Amino acid sequence: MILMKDVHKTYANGVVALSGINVDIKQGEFVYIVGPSGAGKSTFIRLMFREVKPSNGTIRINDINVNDLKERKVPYLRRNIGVVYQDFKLLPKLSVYENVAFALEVIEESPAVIRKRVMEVLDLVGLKNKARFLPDELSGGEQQRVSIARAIVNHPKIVIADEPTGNLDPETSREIMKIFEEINDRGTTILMATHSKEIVNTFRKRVIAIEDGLIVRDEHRGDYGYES
Ligand SMILES: Nc1ncnc2c1ncn2[C@@H]1O[C@H](COP(=O)(O)OP(=O)(O)OP(=O)(O)O)[C@@H](O)[C@H]1O
Repeated sequence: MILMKDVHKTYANGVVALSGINVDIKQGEFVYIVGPSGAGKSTFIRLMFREVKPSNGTIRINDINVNDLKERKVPYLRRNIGVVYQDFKLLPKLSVYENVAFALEVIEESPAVIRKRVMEVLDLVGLKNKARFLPDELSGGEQQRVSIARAIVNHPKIVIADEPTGNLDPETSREIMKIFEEINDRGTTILMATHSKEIVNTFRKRVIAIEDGLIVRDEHRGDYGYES
């Protein structure tokens, strides 16, 4: 489902972020991406939804060859991938409901489908009763739940999360992890870059460690492997 062969990435300023990545991730896996700051984790996950283009190598997501994808086809790739960020990236003037609905409005779903799907995902993340709230009326954990709801409302096959618990306290982080596990249990592939030793060692999954642009470890039910 996600296949990378000998992928390199050198940014325009000459920084080598990835220098020969080979990976095969199957549908339904839950994978942590760990490693020191600047190791290339964000670059690695951004390659998958073409926020970053590889300098060399092959990337395939399902049947899509990400390298050769024409710019106008990139939105089709992104429909298969939900993205969750550390800082939530919610639209501040839109309600919880509207933030989640927006993802379906841009692909012109019918109002009836939008209403049904939005309420379903808000129920899944436990925020049905706060549908009319604005983002700044919510706690950090609740805001992250909204951004997860937005990421999955289109039923993507893959959810990519870049440090999703980075701004949350340990208890809230565990609650967010349980939501990710529930999404994974429904068959969605999850890729999560994280610096959280506690999360990785508590919720055991496949661990891919990146250092200096290379995969140095790839273990099923692995541990965090760094001090903090
Ligand atoms: N847009 C960019 N232009 C130039 N260099 C970049 C760009 N984005 C990242 N880099 C560099 O590429 C390297 C890898 O960065 P990346 O963000 O992938 O690391 P990371 O492992 O996600 O780090 P962190 O854990 O701190 O988020 C770093 O040296 C970084 O400075």
